[in-house]
Order: sequence, then C-alpha cells, then structure tokens
Amino acid sequence: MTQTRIFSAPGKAFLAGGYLVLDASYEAFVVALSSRMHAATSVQKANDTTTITVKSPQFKEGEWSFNIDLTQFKQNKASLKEKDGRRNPFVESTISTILSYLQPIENYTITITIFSDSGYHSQVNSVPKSSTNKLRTFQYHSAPITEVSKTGLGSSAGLVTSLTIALLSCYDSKLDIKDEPTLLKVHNLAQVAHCLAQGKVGSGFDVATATFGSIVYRRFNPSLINDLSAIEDNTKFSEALVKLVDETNWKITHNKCCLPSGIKLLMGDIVGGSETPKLVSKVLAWRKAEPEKSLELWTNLNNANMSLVSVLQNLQALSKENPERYQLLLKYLNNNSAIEIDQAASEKKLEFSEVEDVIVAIRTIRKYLKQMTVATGAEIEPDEQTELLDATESLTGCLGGVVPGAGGYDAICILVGEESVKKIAESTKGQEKFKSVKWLDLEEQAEGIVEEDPKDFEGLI
Ligand SMILES: Nc1ncnc2c1ncn2[C@@H]1O[C@H](COP(=O)(O)OP(=O)(O)OP(=O)(O)O)[C@@H](O)[C@H]1O
Ligand SMILES: C[C@@](O)(CCOP(=O)(O)O)CC(=O)O
Repeated sequence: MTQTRIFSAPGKAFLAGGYLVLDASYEAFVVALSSRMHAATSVQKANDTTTITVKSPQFKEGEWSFNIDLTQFKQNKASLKEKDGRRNPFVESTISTILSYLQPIENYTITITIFSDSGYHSQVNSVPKSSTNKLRTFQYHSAPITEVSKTGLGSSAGLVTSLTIALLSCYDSKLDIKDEPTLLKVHNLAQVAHCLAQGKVGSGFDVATATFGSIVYRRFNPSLINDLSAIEDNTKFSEALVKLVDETNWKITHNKCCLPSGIKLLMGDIVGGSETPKLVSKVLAWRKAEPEKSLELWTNLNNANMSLVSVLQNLQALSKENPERYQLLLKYLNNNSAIEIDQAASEKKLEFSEVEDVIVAIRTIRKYLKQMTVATGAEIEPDEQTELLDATESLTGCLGGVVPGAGGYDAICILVGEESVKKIAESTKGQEKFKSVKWLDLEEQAEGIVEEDPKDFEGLI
C-alpha cells in the first residue's frame, strides 16, 4: 500500500537576538515565514532491503537514493552510501539520525519528495510549475541545489525539519504533529541531524523556528550534541541518541510570539552578501577579549530586544481588548512615517504612544547593533545598511527596520502597516536609495510544522 502524507516547515526571519542567542543566558525573537519547505511521503513494505530516496525535482540532479542494510543501524551510527555517489550532507544526516533513533526491523521502500517555496532561492534561471488545482506553484531551476543562490531563510533547517517529520511518519502511520511531545521529538532529532551535517553546533534558532513557528527562543546547551558526536564507540550511539531525544530536558524556550495583527514584516534582499561564520568569530573574539564592555553591551542589547517583544505583545493585546482603538492606531500608522510619528512625540502631539514604543525599540536595537559593529569590527550593520534603514523611517506606514540575524549585506527586515505594504514596495522601486533592495514576496506565517492536503500537490509528485 502506498501512503502519501505531506508535511511542511517554515523559513525564518531573525528579527532580534542575533549573536546573543548563541549564549543560553539570552533569548531571541524569530519570525516564521510564508516560504515553506514541504516533504511528501510515499511508503511501501519491502522484503529484503530498505530503500530510501529523497527527490528534490526543482533542482538538477536532485535525487539521492540509498539502499540500506538495517542491521548496520542496530545500535549503531552508520554512514550511508548514495547509489550514484551523489552527496547531500543534510539528507544523509537526517536519514541516518532517524534510522539510528528508530532502529527499524521491517523493510520499506520510501520516497520523499521535497518542494521548496520560491522565497528560499534566487529565481534566476528557473521556470514555474503548478499543481493540477493551481494552488501550489514551485520554481524549477536548471542548476543543482549547491549552485543556486540562497536568500538566507534557512533552507537546510527547513529541509532537515520537514524530512525528519516525513520519515518518522513513514514508520508511524498514526503520527500526529499536533501532539506536543511528537513536535518536541521532531525538534530534537532535527537539531541533531542539522548539527551533525553542519559539523558544528549553532544556536539552533532556525530548526526551532522551522518546527515551532514564530517564537521567542532560548537555546540548548551545545554539550548535548557535542557529547553525542564525540561518542567513539559506534555501538553506543543509538542508545545515547534515544536518551538525548526522549529522556533529556533540553531546557530550550520556544514561546509562541507573533507580530500583532495589521502589522507586517517586509524583507528586502540586498545585492551582495555576508559570511555569517566570519562575523560570528569576530564578535566572539571581541566578547572574549573585552568581558566587561561586552557584558554591558549584551545587557543593553538584550533589554532592547526584549522591549521590542514586549511592545509587540502589548499591541497584540490591545488589538483584542480594544479593537476600535486598535483600528484607529493602525490607520494612524498607515498615514505616517516613523519620522513623522517621532516628531509628533517630541511635540507632545502623539496620538498613539504604543506606535512610538515600537519605533523606539527598533531604534534602540539598532543603536546597540551599531555599537557592536564598531567595537568588534564585524560588519553587522555596516554604513550602507545604516543609510538604508534610516531611509525606511521616512516611508509612510513604516515603523523602521533592522538587519536580521547576523546582519551584514544579506538583507533588511522592516515592520510596516498592512495597508502600506504595496505602496512601500512600489514607491521605493525607482528610488536611488533603495536600488540595492529587492522586496521578497513573503510575509509572516506564524505556524511551525503543519500537515498539508495531498490534493494540493497533485500533478507535481
Ligand atoms: N530544496 C532542497 N532540496 C535538497 N536539499 C536542500 C534543499 N534546500 C537545502 N538543501 C540542502 O541544504 C544545503 C544548504 O545549506 P547551507 O547550510 O549551506 O545553507 P543555509 O544556511 O541553510 O542557507 P540559507 O539560510 O541561506 O537558506 C544545500 O546545499 C542542500 O544540501
Ligand atoms: C549570528 C547568529 O546568532 C544568527 C545568524 O542568523 P542568520 O543565519 O543571519 O539569520 C548565529 C546563530 O545563532 O547560529
């Protein structure tokens, strides 16, 4: 019997808490996006051997197939050999982590087909293809996945997370993603697989967002995964993995937190790019060399980050408690720029102080990120981005914006009134100041992993 289930996981925009999130003393706010990674399953019983094939038909040579001898995984960490010698470290790591964890006895022929929304990659040299009911359209590229430019939404985390849940569902037909412990299990397994594939333990914010959606996140202790990967006796790997996934409190925070209704995130891809590991190593080196100064800066920046979270939560609460006043507030936002609102505040003519609170929180985050840039020498908010973000404060309906995540020349994220999204995209088009920006066609979609309707993918699989 062939069974088809489809799961999807979102990409991310890291709004507040880059660098600080590497230390479990601090929390970060990450927004889940409407660009999602989907994994569709097909599973059949087999007799003598297990075959797992992962297809990613939007990319040239996007197929990785493994014939697997299950006895290798009995209590073991085993490596996989792709039948044509093709490599995809994230696919390999996810399959081997799941098999080490489950240690299945019965053989299956499993095919997982991956569909990735267009926000994850540059769409140059690609053509669209839609499902029969036209509800889904994906871009098909002429190059292999490794040669297509990424936009920074966390494609590997989306891949690993959606593949993890898809594979687990092949071995458990009753798997229900709405069940909290199941979601946590998927998170833990995906974090392990992602770190092992990367060969390093990051903060894990991208996998956590892919799993849980828009969240305030606090990381796990890196030793959880470092200890696992340091196990030399392979026969002890499965036992340690099961303990880590099922019996260990990772002490992460993943509190749901999303943008208030009527306020949208707009992400601008910037011509250029930055290498996150280089920025991170500069920042960490300075933090080590200047413990006192960095503590002061980290504390100030963290207060600003948490204040943004809290003013956004206040707005969300207001939208529910007093919808009429909230509608007026949104109207005020959509008719004014951050600079105008700020001016009104200084003249004591402010109509909605809650809007000014968001503007101030964003500016304060930027002030400390700029201090971090100057102190560490890492180009987190370089001058070009400062000019750009300053310019967004003059756009009607815009609350201002930040360089997301590690910053640099990758992207900017701005917060805008919903009514102003189109106007801002149009009015910045011809402007010299915004010539390096390409607004991405995406928005916040706060849900983490969801199960999709297979009908929407007919004609594509
Ligand atoms: N749609 C996909 N199909 C198959 N593999 C994918 C897909 N998307 C991502 N991958 C895997 O993830 C790798 C990219 O991971 P990498 O860690 O380099 O980027 P990333 O940090 O996740 O990127 P970004 O945050 O910019 O999206 C690809 O080379 C491939 O191995
Ligand atoms: C700098 C860092 O805190 C965030 C990197 O975020 P992004 O990949 O730039 O969205 C690194 C990490 O958390 O792993």
